[in-house]
Amino acid sequence: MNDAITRPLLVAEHFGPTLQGEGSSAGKPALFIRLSRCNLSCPACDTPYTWDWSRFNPRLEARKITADALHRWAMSYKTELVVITGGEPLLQQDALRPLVRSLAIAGRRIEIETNGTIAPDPDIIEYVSQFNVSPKTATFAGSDATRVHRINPDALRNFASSQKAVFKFTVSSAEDLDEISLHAAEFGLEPVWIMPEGTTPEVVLGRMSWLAEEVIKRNWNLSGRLHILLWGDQRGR
Ligand SMILES: Nc1nc2[nH]cc(C(=O)O)c2c(=O)[nH]1
Ligand code: SF4
Ligand SMILES: [Mg+2]
Repeated sequence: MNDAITRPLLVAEHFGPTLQGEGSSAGKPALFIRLSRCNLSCPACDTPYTWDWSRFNPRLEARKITADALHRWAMSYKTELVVITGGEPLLQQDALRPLVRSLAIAGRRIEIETNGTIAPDPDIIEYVSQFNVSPKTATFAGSDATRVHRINPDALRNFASSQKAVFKFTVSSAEDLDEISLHAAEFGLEPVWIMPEGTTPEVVLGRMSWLAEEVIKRNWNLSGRLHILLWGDQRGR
């Protein structure tokens, strides 16, 4: 076994099989590997236990697990789709590279959920099936994050040119939609998916109903949050 695959990743949780709840693969059975740490600090983040050490204890919320152990765990299921999320998983792309490669070679489909601020390297692009890139709007990222923090033009253009990216924006207010149009035009982001912010079925459905008309008008795509509709804000689903 080569060295690289024994290098540990900092993992918040790994779970499944469940269903991919978001974006263009929603409804597919999937395993999830959630990496710890994030480079943003969005007030409405639904996974603060990956980064907010004023509320969570990093010694309890993050464990070092080798790529080899994660590979063996994923291969113990016949589930084709493996979603790597966070936090921001590309903060650990050096340690992630051997895992993505070994799972892809074993026939698994890998999706990476990312906030789009860190450009993926060529090896990651080669072995990943799809990047679900979620750039953060001003409303979502909060006043601490300047545009410089949350929007990285080089990284976004890199994702757009990979031909493997789907751009999934989380929306809580109508103002977000104009900002999203500007980003999409400036960086060539396509396809655009719009997903309601919300961690209860009521909020998700309520926002989806007014978003639907706006999305149709702009020729975008609408995503639900299937796991929230089915199981609420339960961890590990
Ligand atoms: N079922 C399910 N689908 C998801 N899609 C993206 C998720 C995420 O937290 O990034 C997620 C999640 O946490 N659960
Ligand atoms: S980028 Fe994602 S994981 Fe990071 S703080 Fe924002 S919502 Fe949470
Ligand atoms: Mg989630």
